[in-house]
Amino acid sequence: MSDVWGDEEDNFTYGLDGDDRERPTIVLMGQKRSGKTSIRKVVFNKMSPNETLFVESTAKVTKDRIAASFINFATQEFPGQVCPFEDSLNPQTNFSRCGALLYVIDAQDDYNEICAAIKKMCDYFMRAYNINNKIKFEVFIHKVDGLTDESRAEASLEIYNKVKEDLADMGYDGLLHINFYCTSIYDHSIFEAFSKVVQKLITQLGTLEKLLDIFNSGSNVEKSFLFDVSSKIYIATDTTPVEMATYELCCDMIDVTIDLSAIYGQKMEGQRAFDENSSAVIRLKSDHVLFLRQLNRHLALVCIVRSENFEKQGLIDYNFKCFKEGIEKVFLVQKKMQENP
Ligand SMILES: Nc1nc2c(ncn2[C@@H]2O[C@H](COP(=O)(O)OP(=O)(O)OP(=O)(O)O)[C@@H](O)[C@H]2O)c(=O)[nH]1
Repeated sequence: MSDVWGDEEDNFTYGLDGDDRERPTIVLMGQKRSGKTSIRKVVFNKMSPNETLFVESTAKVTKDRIAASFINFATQEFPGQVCPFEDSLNPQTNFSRCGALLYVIDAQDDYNEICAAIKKMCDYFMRAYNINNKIKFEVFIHKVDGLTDESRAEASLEIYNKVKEDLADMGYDGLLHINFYCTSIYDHSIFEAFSKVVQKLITQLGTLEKLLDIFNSGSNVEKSFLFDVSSKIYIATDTTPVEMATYELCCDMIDVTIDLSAIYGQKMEGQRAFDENSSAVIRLKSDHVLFLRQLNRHLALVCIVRSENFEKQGLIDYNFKCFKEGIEKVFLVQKKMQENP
């Protein structure tokens, strides 16, 4: 994680809290060299994509806590050569606390390899479903940077049909709901896809989306994202469709703001240059304004608005204050419900 937050676990006033027993895990599986470790490192450890070329093959099951982040999850990676359902690996425990099972398929592999991966995946999905039918099943059709737009669409369709066929053969078609994403660590698609995976594990998602909708309509904002700043995963957005270009702009804004704060920010004794009171505004050539406001140490609201609608700063400030209070209440209610079920 970036050192603007430090690596230590801290007590933030609200968030996706939970002790070790109840923290959900995102399980990563896939054939050897499909890209599991690279995905973890790029999304959660800020490794640059090129550095993943030197990542060594994972030899054993690796569990990682996502610290210094709003997302209080753990990831568990099973190396390609290990069967996650071996008795010695305690599959019952692992899959009962699994929130999402993410299977990575290397789209650059040859057809036979992909078919073998799908066969294995359907078998694993079926076994995991029999342990815990609440698991969200996700497939990353990965390394699509090496494919043209046309072959990307073709490969996705082929994989989708093959999965359906294999599940039907096992009698599980229609029982398992599987989501497919085309991903690459060389662009923002991996962050977008991971955002969608994480969002499904956030029980308050519907309320967060409504709050963002209300904020947008009150402030004439076109699009807004609620970001976990350290991972650049957006934990919610308003209900209008997400355009990749807008999401990329917002991600870039976070990077620019953090970098500028780290270089030029004024650091008081014991404080960070980038903290829960940080904010930033960037005016774009396209007559739009990007603005960022921190909600707490980990969460930031990033919005895009037309320049003419950014004139009433007082209105935006007031709406942001109400929005922030709303978000706090949502998580405090959840916390109270957990404490007094
Ligand atoms: N072109 C491309 N290469 C990628 C991408 N993601 C990962 N790779 C490369 O794929 C190779 C294998 O990645 P790993 O992350 O080690 O794969 P793994 O699934 O963890 O492999 P095991 O630990 O052996 O199970 C590395 O050389 C990465 O640089 C991607 O999105 N595009």
